[in-house]
Amino acid sequence: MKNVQPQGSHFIDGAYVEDTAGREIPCVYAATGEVVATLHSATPAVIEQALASAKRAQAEWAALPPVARGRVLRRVAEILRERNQELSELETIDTGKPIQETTIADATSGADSLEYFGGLAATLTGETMPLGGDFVYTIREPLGVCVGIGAWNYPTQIACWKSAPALACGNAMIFKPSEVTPLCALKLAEIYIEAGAPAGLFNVVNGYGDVGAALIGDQRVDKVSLTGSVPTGEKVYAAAATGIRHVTMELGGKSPLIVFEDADIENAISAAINGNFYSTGQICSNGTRVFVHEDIVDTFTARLVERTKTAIIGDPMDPETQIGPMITDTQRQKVLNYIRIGQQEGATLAVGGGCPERDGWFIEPTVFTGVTDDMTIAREEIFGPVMSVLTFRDEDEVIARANDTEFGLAAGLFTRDFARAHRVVAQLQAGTCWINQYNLTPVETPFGGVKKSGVGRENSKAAIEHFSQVKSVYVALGDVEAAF
Ligand SMILES: NC(=O)c1ccc[n+]([C@@H]2O[C@H](COP(=O)([O-])OP(=O)(O)OC[C@H]3O[C@@H](n4cnc5c(N)ncnc54)[C@H](O)[C@@H]3O)[C@@H](O)[C@H]2O)c1
Repeated sequence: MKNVQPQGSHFIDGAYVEDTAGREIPCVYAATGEVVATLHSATPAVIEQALASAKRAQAEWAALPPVARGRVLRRVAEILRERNQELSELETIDTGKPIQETTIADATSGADSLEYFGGLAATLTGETMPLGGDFVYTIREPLGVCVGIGAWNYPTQIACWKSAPALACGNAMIFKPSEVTPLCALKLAEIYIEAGAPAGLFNVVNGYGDVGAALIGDQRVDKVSLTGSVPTGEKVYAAAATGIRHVTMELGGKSPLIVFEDADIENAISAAINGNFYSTGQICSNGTRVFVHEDIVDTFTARLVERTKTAIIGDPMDPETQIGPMITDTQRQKVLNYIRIGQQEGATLAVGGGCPERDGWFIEPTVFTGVTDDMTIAREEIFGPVMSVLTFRDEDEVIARANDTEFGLAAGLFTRDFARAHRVVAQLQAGTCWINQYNLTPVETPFGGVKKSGVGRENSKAAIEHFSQVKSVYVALGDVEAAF
């Protein structure tokens, strides 16, 4: 294993910072259980340094012409692409995800975001409202210092998806990665400096949940954007409310994937595989409740099981590997417990369910059939490679059942009947819907949830609304009338 120990646990004001007084953060390679680096959770002194430098850098950055800000972001995108192989290897070490995934979905997705928002930076203008003499113009202004808090499944992508729109709007960002994947965002911070961003504009502060809470609680912070679970979202939202801070919440899901009787079955199976087993099932928008029309469920299940058995599980650094380990042993135990509950509650284990005999936190891709709506595995977010196949008879019934959840992140459907596709999509309670596809989230598209899956949107022009605010300026050309 190559040396991935960073020069310091945090990256603040353009340089690595260390304070060994903070609680240790062991960085474990999930494929072997080996500790590959040891970092330290931020102390109050480190947090103070990050906040002070971000505040300073934000003023400097916001004063630049927008086109100059955009140029820096686009340079970051270029560097991310030039170093994709190296960054992908680090992402694989940080998360355990197979290298065949990280080379196409992490630094490259981050680069798309920086390229997109770098291009948009100079287009963020206000409006003029003529009032028949007087007029109003608006100015789109940055919020100030934004805090980004990340989950562990996409450490590079999440840091880019949050920082690119934030910085394009003229904000600074302090990013706190998940404590189980602390490495990748530090590299991004290095790259921002190399691309010409002012020191302090993008700081990375590593630490546990208490570090995130300390950041949000500071009065210099104007916005928090969290990617994490619903329980954490509730805490972070409440903390942000204390200071009336802006929030974006990208939270969990239990999304439906509906396969109608006229669907292209092989494509629908491909989507179910991508939407349940990519990143070993550790994706928020996964379509974990697969509703299959009862006329085709036997054909669908037989092929699904056949194809799932061919999945290559193994060393994530091997380009042939398709399924890597879970992020931690704790997460693996949580998923295995759900598999046990699924069996106890009467679902049929069609394939998988076990752990391959090797080091690391591996679990086989698992499919349950005969799942009913009330079963725990159909209601709770598992965040692992466990698919539930449910059956349905008619359209209204499946829409009602698909919506019968507290979550609303995403939904997908497969049908050749486009009238039906649009009719059903219009009724699904989800932030993103796919017709004859699943889990593609290009930067041009808004991404986010409804119901408990979140508030706000990432990516696309919609993200600008969540990282900027509008000032209205009323301009009077005549006299001022008053009653007396
Ligand atoms: N909607 C999305 O875009 C999206 C994307 C990826 C993951 N997720 C969700 O993330 C979850 C898995 O990730 P996780 O286990 O890392 O989530 P988590 O909620 O346990 O942690 C997320 C982050 O919040 C921090 N945190 C914890 N308590 C905090 C507090 N009180 N104040 C401030 N920060 C705090 C953690 O340290 C971590 O950095 C799943 O629910 C998944 O669906 C959502």
